[in-house]
Order: sequence, then structure tokens, then C-alpha cells
Amino acid sequence: MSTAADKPAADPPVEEKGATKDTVADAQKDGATEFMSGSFGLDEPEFDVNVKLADLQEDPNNPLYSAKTFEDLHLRDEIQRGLNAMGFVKPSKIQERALPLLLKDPAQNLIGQSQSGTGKTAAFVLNILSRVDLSSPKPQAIVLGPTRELAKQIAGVARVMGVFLEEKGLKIFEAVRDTSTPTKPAEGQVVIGTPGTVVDMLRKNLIDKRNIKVLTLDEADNMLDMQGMGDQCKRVKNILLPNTQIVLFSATFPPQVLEFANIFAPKANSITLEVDKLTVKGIKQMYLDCQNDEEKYSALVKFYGLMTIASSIIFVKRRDTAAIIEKRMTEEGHTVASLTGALEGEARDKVFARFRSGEAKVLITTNVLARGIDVQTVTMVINYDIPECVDGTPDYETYLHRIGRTGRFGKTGAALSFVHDRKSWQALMAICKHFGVEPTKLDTSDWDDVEKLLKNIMRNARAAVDISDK
Ligand SMILES: Nc1ncnc2c1ncn2[C@@H]1O[C@H](COP(=O)(O)OP(=O)(O)OP(=O)(O)O)[C@@H](O)[C@H]1O
Repeated sequence: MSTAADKPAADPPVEEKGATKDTVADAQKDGATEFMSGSFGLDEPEFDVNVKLADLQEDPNNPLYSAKTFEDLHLRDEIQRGLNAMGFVKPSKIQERALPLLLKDPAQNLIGQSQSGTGKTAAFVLNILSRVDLSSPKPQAIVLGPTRELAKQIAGVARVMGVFLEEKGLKIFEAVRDTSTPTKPAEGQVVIGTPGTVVDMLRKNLIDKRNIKVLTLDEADNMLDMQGMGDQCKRVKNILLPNTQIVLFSATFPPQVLEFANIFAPKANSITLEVDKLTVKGIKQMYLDCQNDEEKYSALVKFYGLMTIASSIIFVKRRDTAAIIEKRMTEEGHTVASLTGALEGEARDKVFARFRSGEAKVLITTNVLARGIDVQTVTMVINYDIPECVDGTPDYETYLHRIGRTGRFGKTGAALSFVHDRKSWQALMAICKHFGVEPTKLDTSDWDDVEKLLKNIMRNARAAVDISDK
């Protein structure tokens, strides 16, 4: 467990021979992952995880199932060098518990849950990089994510972490659809993509299924729950060999999905969290009480007039709201990027790259980017519309994933939700009650007060980020 007291001295990330920032930067060409400050910023709260082993005879508290250091895992030398170059000093809680279970032979299934921004990607990527046989160029692992942005981000992490395995032949293949349907075979031991494209490629034998030994689903609850993707994920699994290691990760596993997850990944070891442990403590949660729907927009403009924020994401329910806000904020002189499902393929990549690079400081989006996206500079998330399920009930999970775009890996951030009527207020209160948080109320009738409060919060957030960057 990491506390402020046991943080390692703040050395800069290791730059060993041949493992310079440039080497890592080269592997980051798609801008998918950022050069990290290392694990020093990690200040995980004390919390208990529930570890359940498939073999009930075994003791989940056996030290063998916990790795306090990466060295404990005896990783391939090239992987350890990759971690050093990324500045990963020690495993996060989920990595500490999940990695020994993932890496154990013979391979076992795993269902892993931990809060947003706690390093789940590195956990499953490390497993894959440890398991691929580089003497063969054939696909050996598949990772599925719900969006092209997330799939590309994961591929970026795998490339950075595996940069020293490249000379041994490691290749990462992105299976996301561009303008045309795929016609060329997947080249690389690790295939990372969206479920539709991957099913398509498997069916057309563009992915050789015969050597696949690991199937990982990131944002697994989302992937298994949604009818379309759930079906596609099942198809992928059914095409693969029956002894494939199935790895499911997410910050949220609502009970009904967890049940299905246990069917999808039979006899899985599992690491789960109680619902009141799911919120990231470093995210200050607030809400802005607006008179009506129209006032939301003027409040948004006023808010951006008051604040200078490193980067922020505004989540809306509908594409047309995103378009309106984009237009009006641009007219106000803000550089914004708007990404919704209305955009496809490379056009989406371009918009997202503008945000990731910091050229656009504000991203307006719908739930498409609610999950997984890791942009370190995001200090504020705005829920312009409170997330709701198709039946109009509050969407707890999406709220958690949305606000988790900030406050990543021990950093602090703020989440501001707009409420404008009884329904939106009730929905937010239900969500906060569900996760056991008490949001701070900001009142638009006293902007001086709002400004003071926000500045204070953002100053604290910046200070915390500065410290963790040292
Ligand atoms: N051991 C580590 N030391 C330092 N930084 C780390 C470590 N593990 C992960 N990170 C960094 O933490 C950040 C968050 O990691 P990641 O994106 O994997 O979170 P996640 O748990 O998958 O979040 P989400 O639930 O939102 O998808 C990344 O920028 C990653 O580089």
C-alpha cells in the first residue's frame, strides 16, 4: 500500500543505456501515451480489495500473490527496461495483486477491478508481453476495447512498454477500421482493436486464430453489457481455442454484469472492490445549480471566463448539444475540439490528436470518450448533462468513468456537474449516494463565491500535480 510516507525519493525516471526519453518517444508516435512522471505521484488510499481465487484451497493472502516490486515478478529483462524507461518505479495496488495471478502458469482467467486511472492497462499489457513468443510473428494475443481511441491508446502503451522487445521482433497491430474494411492480414503478435473489426478479421482469416493464447477485454462491463458489443465479444471468444486465457478489466462491474463476466471467463481469479471504494479520492466533486436548461450554457461560458484550466472535457448527452457548444465556445475565442460518434475513422483521430497534444484545451464529447482515455493534463471534467441510461435512470457507471478522466494515478482533479431541474438534481444525488460521496454545491447566484471556491480547488489540483511531477 502506498502512502505519502513510503513514497520513494523523487528521482527522475531512469534513463538507462539505450533507454532514453527519445527511445520511448519514438514508440509513442501516435501520441497514445505520455512520458510518465513515474510512480512517485501515486498516492493510493488505503482500501481493501476482495481477492477470490478459483482454487478455493489456495490462500489469496499468500505473499506469492502479491508483488510489492516489479523485480518480484522476474519479468523479461526487456520489459523491465521498458518499465524503467517509462518511470514506473513500483506497481500500483491492482498491478501488485493482479500481476502474480496473471503471470502464473498454467495461465488462468482473471476478472480485475480497480478505480479509474490506477494502471489496469499496464497490468494486462505486461501479461501479454510476458506471454508472447517472439520467435513467431503470428498473432498470439487479442485486446478488445470499446472505441478506436482506446484501442489506439492501449496499442501505444504496449509499444512503449515493449520498445526493447521490438529488436526481438515484437509487433503490435491495431485492428480499428479506417475508411475501408480490412483486407490485409494482421501482422504482429499482439492485435489490439475494437470488437467489430476484430470479429470481421477473424472471420475472414485475416487474423490467424490458431496461436492466440490471451484474450483481454478492457472496459469489460461495457463490452459485455451492450448488446452489440457483447455479441461481438462472444463471437471473438467462440472463434478462439477453448484454453485461451480470458482477462477482463474495468473500474466498474455492476452485479448483473459480474455474473455474466464469470460465465465469459470461467473459473476466473477475481479482484473486486466494494462500491464505496470506487471513487477516486483525488477528484473533487461539485455541482452547479442552474435555474434552467438555458442558464447552463451561460454558466458554462462564465465558468470558462473565470478559470484557466490545463485541459478539460465537457460531457454532453447529444451530438447536437456538442455541436452547439462547440460553435458558441469557438465564437467566444476558445480553442475546442468536439468528438462524437458523428465523426468516423481518421477524422476522429485528427480531432482527438488536437486535444491530446494540448492544441485544443477543451474537448466536448458524448459518452464515446467516457471510458479509458488517459490524458494527464485533464484537470477538470464537466458533466454538462448528467449521464443517464436508455430508460432515463441515472447511469452510475458512466458518471464514474467520466469523472475518472481526471485525477489519474494519484493526481488530483475536479468534476463539475450541471443540474438544472428536479430530475437532473435527483439523478446526481442518486449517483453520489450510490458511491457514498457528498458533492459541493456551487450556486450561480453568487459567482464571486463560485470563483473563489473554484480557484482554490484548481490551485490545490495544480500544486498536487506539480509535486507529483517532481
Ligand atoms: N506502476 C506505475 N507507475 C507509474 N505510473 C503508472 C504505473 N501504472 C500505470 N501508470 C500510469 O497511470 C496512468 C493511468 O493508467 P491506466 O490508463 O492504465 O489506468 P486505468 O486503471 O486503465 O484507468 P481507466 O479505468 O480509466 O481505464 C497512465 O498514465 C499510466 O502510464
